[in-house]
Amino acid sequence: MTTLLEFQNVSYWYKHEDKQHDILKNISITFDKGKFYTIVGPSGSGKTTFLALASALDVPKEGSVLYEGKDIRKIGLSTFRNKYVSIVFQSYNVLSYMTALQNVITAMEITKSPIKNKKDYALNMLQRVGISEKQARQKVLTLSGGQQQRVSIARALSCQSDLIVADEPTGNLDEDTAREIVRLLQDLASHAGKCVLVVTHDPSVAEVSDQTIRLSKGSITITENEQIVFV
Ligand SMILES: Nc1ncnc2c1ncn2[C@@H]1O[C@H](COP(=O)(O)OP(=O)(O)OP(=O)(O)O)[C@@H](O)[C@H]1O
Repeated sequence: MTTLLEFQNVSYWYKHEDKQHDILKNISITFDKGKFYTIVGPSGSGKTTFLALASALDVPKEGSVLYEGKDIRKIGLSTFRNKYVSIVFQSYNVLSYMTALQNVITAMEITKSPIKNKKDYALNMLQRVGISEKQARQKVLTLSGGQQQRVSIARALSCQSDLIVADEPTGNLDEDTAREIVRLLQDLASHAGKCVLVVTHDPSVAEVSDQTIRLSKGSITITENEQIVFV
């Protein structure tokens, strides 16, 4: 396995009324290509903060996040976000003035996808996450929150980046679509060789990942999971 992303002695805290609240304390961990990771923990334990650091939406207060051995601050945070990582955060980065289809195609173009017929590929991906062709041709703004979430998932699934991070990607989806999304995420890791990091509250999603990282009081515990295929 090749290490794609590495947290090296990462600490993060917030200051409130001059008091420091530690969220992550001196965390070191590596993430490999071809693996599906879930991040779990109680509310407020720092899961979203963890993903924000992994996707260069924020930087550690101490320590470093390395991508292919290089500090992401050196790569440049916006370059990193545009080229190297696909982010599925609720309502993050869906371009509301474009149609769902244009959103997916644009992401494929930005990440230099070699796929020739981008339109058909994008439509197929949108269909797999439950967006019909008619909805795909609507402006994203006219879709519901859950549908916008699906568009951002289809976008992440279609682009070329090796790293995919998602915050509760199945949170507000119906059971069947949620299942399909988890299957796609599993597939992206095991077949397409991507490194997939997902925050979830759902134990059935954590169960089918390769490794679960549990956050608690600033520290992490890592569990290797049995290989279960989500059906
Ligand atoms: N900008 C901020 N300023 C101050 N405190 C913050 C800020 N953002 C988050 N926090 C605090 O940091 C802690 C960790 O937040 P985070 O959102 O990472 O947790 P989480 O595990 O994702 O929680 P949840 O499961 O509820 O989404 C929480 O106590 C939160 O209140």
